[in-house]
Amino acid sequence: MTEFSRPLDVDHPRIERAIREILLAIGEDPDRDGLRDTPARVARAYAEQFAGLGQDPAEVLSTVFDIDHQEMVLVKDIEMVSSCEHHLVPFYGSAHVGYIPNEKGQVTGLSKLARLVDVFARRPQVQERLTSQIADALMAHIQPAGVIVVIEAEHLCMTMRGVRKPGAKTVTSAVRGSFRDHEPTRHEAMSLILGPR
Ligand SMILES: Nc1nc2c(ncn2[C@@H]2O[C@H](COP(=O)(O)OP(=O)(O)OP(=O)(O)O)[C@@H](O)[C@H]2O)c(=O)[nH]1
Ligand SMILES: [Zn+2]
Repeated sequence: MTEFSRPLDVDHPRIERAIREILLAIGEDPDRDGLRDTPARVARAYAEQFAGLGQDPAEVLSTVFDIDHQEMVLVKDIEMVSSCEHHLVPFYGSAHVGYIPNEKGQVTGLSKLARLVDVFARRPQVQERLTSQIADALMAHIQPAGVIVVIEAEHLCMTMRGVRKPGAKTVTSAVRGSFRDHEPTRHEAMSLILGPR
């Protein structure tokens, strides 16, 4: 198990008590066969789902190499699952993360961009903050000339309850540095990310 797949050190008994209370509150019998182990399962699930709370983006981005490449690097279609902090149900979709290395040509490992998405996705989140946290962490830790992050996601809180609109996609973007200041650069990235639609 690598450092970044390690579950969060949560208070298991406390989550178990709370889940048992929720089951009682909805009129269920927490002692029936199918539910008896549910509080413990949920505690383990939360330890995974919120593992990002115990992870440091600086560590993910500590791999930096110098390959003298100063053009755009883009990893698109990174599958991501996060948890809506309002309803504690998932929102899920794709993240696209691009950057232009600084004048020293410093890049990070491609997988680190996907790991960075997970560090912030595996926390109670809203999509806008998730998007900007990824962008800001890249700016802070690899000092690139610019960063673009686009996330497209479906929110189960809009599908299984509430407004009940399955299929509605929320698209958020965060641009920093040259992607913010130079429209053609941003446009090039957006067309690579979204493709012809
Ligand atoms: N901006 C933003 N809103 C979100 C996100 N995830 C969920 N929401 C919204 O958070 C809002 C919470 O609204 P409230 O009126 O406080 O809660 P609610 O009564 O459960 O709202 P409904 O979902 O409309 O039933 C809802 O409109 C959700 O769609 C997100 O990532 N970003
Ligand atoms: Zn929600």
